[in-house]
Amino acid sequence: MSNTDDYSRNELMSFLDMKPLDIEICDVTLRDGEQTPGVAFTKEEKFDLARELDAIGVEVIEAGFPVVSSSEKEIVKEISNLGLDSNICCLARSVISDVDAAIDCDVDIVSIFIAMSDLHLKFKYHKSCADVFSCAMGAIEHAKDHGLKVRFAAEDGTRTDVETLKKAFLAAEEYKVDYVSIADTIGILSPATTHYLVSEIKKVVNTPICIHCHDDLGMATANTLVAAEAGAKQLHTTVNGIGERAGNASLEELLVALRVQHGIDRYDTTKLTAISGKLQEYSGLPIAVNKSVVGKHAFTHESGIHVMAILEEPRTYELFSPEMVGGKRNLIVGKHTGKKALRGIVEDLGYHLDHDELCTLIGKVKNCTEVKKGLSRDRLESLIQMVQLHQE
Ligand SMILES: CC(=O)SCCNC(=O)CCNC(=O)[C@H](O)C(C)(C)COP(=O)(O)OP(=O)(O)OC[C@H]1O[C@@H](n2cnc3c(N)ncnc32)[C@H](O)[C@@H]1OP(=O)(O)O
Ligand SMILES: O=C(O)CCC(=O)C(=O)O
Repeated sequence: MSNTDDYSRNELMSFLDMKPLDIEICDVTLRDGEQTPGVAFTKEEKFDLARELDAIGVEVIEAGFPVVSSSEKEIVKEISNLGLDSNICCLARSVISDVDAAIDCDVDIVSIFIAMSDLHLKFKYHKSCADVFSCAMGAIEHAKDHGLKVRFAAEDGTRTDVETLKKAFLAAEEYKVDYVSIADTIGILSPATTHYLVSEIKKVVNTPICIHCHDDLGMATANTLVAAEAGAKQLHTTVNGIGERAGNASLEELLVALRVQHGIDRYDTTKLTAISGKLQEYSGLPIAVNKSVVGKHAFTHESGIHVMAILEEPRTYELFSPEMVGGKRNLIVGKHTGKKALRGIVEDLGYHLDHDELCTLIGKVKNCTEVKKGLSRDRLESLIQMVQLHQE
């Protein structure tokens, strides 16, 4: 979509016998993301994030859970009526009044969820699987009768007996649901078990499958990608990977992974750094400097061997260009700087040093950064000037 040079593709993919992926993104930042402890977005923040997600090209935006509060319901309705290209979805329990709230909100899709794992049946609902399932089917029928698209989501689906899950999805298919969703609610999946589960469901169900991964083991993005490779259609993400506990699969990681691994370039990834910044501001949750794709260090380089190569060809040490994700390269000097790198940086600053001056400068740089972390541009310039004036 963007004209930026995206550098490397994973050529190893050509050795795998894999069909082109048929996927869409459902971003759940405004719903599951907002379930992050302590996070509550204002109406304006939600509108802004919805517009940004729409501009990126996300196909579905989960705008909220209307029964949470009257203002939540109002905001979901307003987002539905913003005129975005993205389809708008909201969450509902397997309760008729929750579905009515979704109907009132003018959403395109309602995600009706129910848990069928033994743990949830016993300790949360105190009901049999047949009982909760019949509530779910009643809610689905009600939504369908009112013309909504329906996602039937199996909460805690990854700790639910696989045969039970298959039967439930098959029965939901009879009600003409538009999607069935496997929710890895507590993040227990690994890539191998994700592949197994999605493949098993795909053997019996023709309805598009959704995958909703949590990051309790740090594998949410990997599992989501593997689910897509096993045939899942709708992939759930959040900006910066926020969400319950350790969060969800991160939008920025998944979009870049889809591009690098599968050549899917229809999403406007140049907007990812900006939306990540807004999300940090609105949620009050700063990301780690080493966060993939959008972290401060994603394109920051200090090591001499890396910087000398990057000065000639950035692809040597960058998987994709900063421009591709709306980021910026930053070459810094510190304990790990080498002479070639330093010469490049010095020349970029508009100075020219001869070999001896450069050797003197590198000594000063190493002295300054042995114990202190990093060296500001101003400090570097004053060191360069000292060297030029032959000052100690
Ligand atoms: C995996 C997920 O992310 S699930 C979504 C989690 N998100 C949230 O919980 C959003 C914030 N929640 C809330 O604001 C509130 O809990 C509300 C508005 C949803 C419900 O509030 P309350 O009416 O006060 O109910 P409360 O939270 O005490 O209990 C939840 C009720 O929903 C029931 N319930 C939970 N999930 C489902 C479901 N999928 N289908 C039907 N009923 C359900 C529970 O069994 C319980 O029923 P009970 O009151 O008969 O015991
Ligand atoms: O599968 C879904 O669509 C949502 C379920 C969910 O939020 C969860 O179980 O964590």
